[in-house]
Amino acid sequence: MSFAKEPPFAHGSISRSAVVLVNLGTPDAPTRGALRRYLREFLWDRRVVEIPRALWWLILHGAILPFRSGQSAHKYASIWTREGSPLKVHTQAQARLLQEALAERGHSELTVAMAMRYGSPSLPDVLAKLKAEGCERIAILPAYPQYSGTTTASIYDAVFAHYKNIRNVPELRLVRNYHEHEGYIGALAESVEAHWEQHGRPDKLVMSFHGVPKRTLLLGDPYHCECLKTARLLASRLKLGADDYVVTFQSRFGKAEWLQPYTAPTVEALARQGARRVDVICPGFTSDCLETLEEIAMEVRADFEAAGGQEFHYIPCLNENPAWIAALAEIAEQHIIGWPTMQTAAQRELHKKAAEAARAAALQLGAEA
Ligand SMILES: C=CC1=C(C)c2cc3[nH]c(cc4nc(cc5[nH]c(cc1n2)c(C)c5CCC(=O)O)C(CCC(=O)O)=C4C)c(C)c3C=C
Ligand SMILES: [Fe+2]
Ligand SMILES: [Fe+2]
Repeated sequence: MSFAKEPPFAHGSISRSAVVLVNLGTPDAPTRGALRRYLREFLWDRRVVEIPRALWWLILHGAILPFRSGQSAHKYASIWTREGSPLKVHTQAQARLLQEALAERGHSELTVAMAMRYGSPSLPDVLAKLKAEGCERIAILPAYPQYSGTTTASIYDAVFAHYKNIRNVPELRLVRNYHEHEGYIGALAESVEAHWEQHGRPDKLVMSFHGVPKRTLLLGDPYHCECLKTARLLASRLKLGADDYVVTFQSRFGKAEWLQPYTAPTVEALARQGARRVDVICPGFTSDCLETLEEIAMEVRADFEAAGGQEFHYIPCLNENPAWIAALAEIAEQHIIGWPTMQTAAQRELHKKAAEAARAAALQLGAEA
């Protein structure tokens, strides 16, 4: 095995720092072919499906991909926007706003990029581009507030796999979780309060998190615990009593038992028990996506109404919410401590002089014209 070709080493070259916001990934188009490619990469990850490889290959290629690709493409088509998949559109906007927020905090010499664990822009492509731009310090910021081996650690795997073939590896920092970060909890609480100010309060607030197989909890994955902690902190910020809210898990995949209680049956039971209105928020998703816009805001809404419920409110994800962008900037800042991301006074003076000279030259040109 040989290592990837390095740019020639040059003394005195400027080294930059970067933050990479990494989300799960999404298909390139709401079509069967694009879904097949996306699901094949996603579901072949041994962090995501822990079944012996040979057996899983047969199930994946024989039963899952041929059927699920078409079904999922149809679901994606129902949420697709002119700009593309909501997950990607929001993650791109968050990265741009995060760059601006960090620059406002003085980190003008910091690059913020966005990458996807599955699909595009791929993590290896983004890391290679940052290297070409001279980034020697990289902080990986997963878009998941709660750590799970199935998601966060899978991003770490992809980062390590990429650098395995690189000779000159940058300094790396990995964000693990921020499920109890004050800024994150505060942004969630603000968005619920804003919704309630406009629409009044529900009989029950449902906090729905993406599920994982129950087995992963029993084998030591802290995800379940971190979801419950987020829910407790959010409930406490909203001053909710134990009867005012319920924590549920959605998006079950396959036949095994996943974390319980499941979202859809819980919401149906609430309607049957006489709840007139439920509000659902998905605090584990930082961007709206298929699992929130289709599964919750369409499917679960229909289940609630079919069971006799009157009013179903879906409270959107944090997306580009300014309080959330400020929280992201704080989280990033806590992980780039000590890195030279700000201009020194001498550099600032140099830039100021260059800008003044450019302005004077433009004025001179204008006067001569
Ligand atoms: C928020 C954290 C997530 C965890 C934990 C997670 C675990 C997990 N997911 C699957 C299977 C699927 N998930 C799918 C979509 C999807 N999952 C997350 C997030 C988490 N998944 C998001 C944000 C999305 C939406 C992506 C988008 O493009 O909008 C899908 C694909 C959609 C479909 O075909 O239904 C699958 C499949 C497993 C097996 C798992 C843990 C073991
Ligand atoms: Fe998922
Ligand atoms: Fe789903």
